[in-house]
Amino acid sequence: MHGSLPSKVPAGKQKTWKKIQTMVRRTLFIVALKKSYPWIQLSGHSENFAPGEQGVVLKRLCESEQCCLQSLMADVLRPFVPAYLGVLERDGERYVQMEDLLTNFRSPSIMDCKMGLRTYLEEEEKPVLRADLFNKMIAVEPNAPTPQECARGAITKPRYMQWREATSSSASLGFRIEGIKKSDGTLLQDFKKTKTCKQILKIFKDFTEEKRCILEQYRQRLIELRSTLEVSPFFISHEVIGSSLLFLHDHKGQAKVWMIDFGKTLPLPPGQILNHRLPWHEGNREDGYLWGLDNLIDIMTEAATQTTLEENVNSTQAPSSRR
Ligand SMILES: Nc1ncnc2c1ncn2[C@@H]1O[C@H](COP(=O)(O)OP(=O)(O)OP(=O)(O)O)[C@@H](O)[C@H]1O
Ligand SMILES: O=P(O)(O)O[C@@H]1[C@H](O)[C@H](O)[C@@H](OP(=O)(O)O)[C@H](OP(=O)(O)O)[C@H]1O
Repeated sequence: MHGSLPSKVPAGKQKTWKKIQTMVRRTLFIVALKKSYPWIQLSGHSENFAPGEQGVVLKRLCESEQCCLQSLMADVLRPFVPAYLGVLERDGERYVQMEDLLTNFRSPSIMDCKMGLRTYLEEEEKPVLRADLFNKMIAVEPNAPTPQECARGAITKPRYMQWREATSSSASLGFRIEGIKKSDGTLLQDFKKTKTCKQILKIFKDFTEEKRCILEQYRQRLIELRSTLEVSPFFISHEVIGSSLLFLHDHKGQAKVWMIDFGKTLPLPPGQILNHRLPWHEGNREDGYLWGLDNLIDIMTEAATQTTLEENVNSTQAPSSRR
């Protein structure tokens, strides 16, 4: 057999060699398994990412995101963000290297929720007319553009972003679902008109297959995140726009949530702080992040409660149905 020892080797040594062979085989098997998981991107710009080493995500370098990740490594929020692993230059392009959050999950179910009631920066308010955004708007809501916008066949980015916020749950609940990938491979990205608590509740229950332990872990993790955000020096001194919460669970029963995407997270001028729950008006830089998280926790709690009640009803009904 390939790799077996010559018969002249004494029996004791053969035993040790066999142990080593088994260990090497097991290690290779684990490495092979770990390498076999695919890169899954639920939202955002595909050109922003490049294949990285095992366990590492390469995202095109954006200085504000790099600064945030660096600062977050020294903040109380560190357990809630991917580890920052430095900068890599490849083929003339610079990338931020960060921990791949999928690494320790097997065939995970994934959900991306974009946080905040405002998803664009005030300084993005440039009067540039864009036909691509007009076309994306009419694909979802043909009657959304005004007659003037229809005549131009173009709209500005703030107009598009505000329409996106109002059409989805960003403006009314302070967060929106961007995408879901279920463990069976189903990819769901059609959430642009998902707006009400009732719709979101149903999606959360479907995403978790109404597993109480998964819903409960998500709820606990979100509550921990909220208490950490409330005392974080980083969070109080930054405007957090367009950042997402990435939800991951698998059949082993593990479920976790992380903060990702800090491309539009900016430090405030020295001495200025944000409340993160106040409404936004021009110039106050409020993002509604914590307000959105409060609403998200309420809906997750409702999903966990409903699932618990349904389980209780089913368990009390079971004996009579057997009769
Ligand atoms: N550290 C990570 N580990 C695993 N998956 C990740 C990680 N970072 C990002 N992703 C995946 O990539 C997707 C897009 O990430 P991200 O929001 O950072 O991209 P983006 O191009 O900046 O998005 P946007 O255009 O909304 O600003 C996420 O929804 C997630 O599926
Ligand atoms: O979700 P949609 O409807 O596809 O809309 C996009 C989404 O809001 C992205 O967050 C935004 O990129 P940024 O977060 O980087 O601003 C992008 O702007 P863009 O077209 O200027 O890239 C929008 O087109």
